[in-house]
Amino acid sequence: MAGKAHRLSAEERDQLLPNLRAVGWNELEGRDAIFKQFHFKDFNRAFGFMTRVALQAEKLDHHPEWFNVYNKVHITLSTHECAGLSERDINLASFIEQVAVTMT
Ligand SMILES: C[C@H](O)[C@H](O)[C@H]1CNC2=NC(N)=NC(=O)C2=N1
Repeated sequence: MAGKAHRLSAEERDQLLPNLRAVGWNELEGRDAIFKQFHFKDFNRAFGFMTRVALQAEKLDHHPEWFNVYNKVHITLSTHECAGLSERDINLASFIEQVAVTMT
């Protein structure tokens, strides 16, 4: 990952977050992070989704905080390096959306 992550400015948030809010991502209260819950047909779909996201996360060196039980996957994205939301979270969320549309 090139460069140091910086926390998104108010202007960057205004520009980048509406698209993600529109597809169900929300900002957490009390922490600078975004969150979304995904539901799949079954565990196979959920774990297939997680596998694809995991491989991309590894490639980006940017890892989600997530929880899975059966067909549910809850994802929190935040950048530990800058203790808040950075462009990396937006990029990973966008990738996650692309994967999810093919699997839900
Ligand atoms: C050493 C390694 O590059 C860092 O710990 C990476 C790994 N994955 C990461 N994931 C997230 N979400 N935030 C980070 O700051 C981060 N940093």
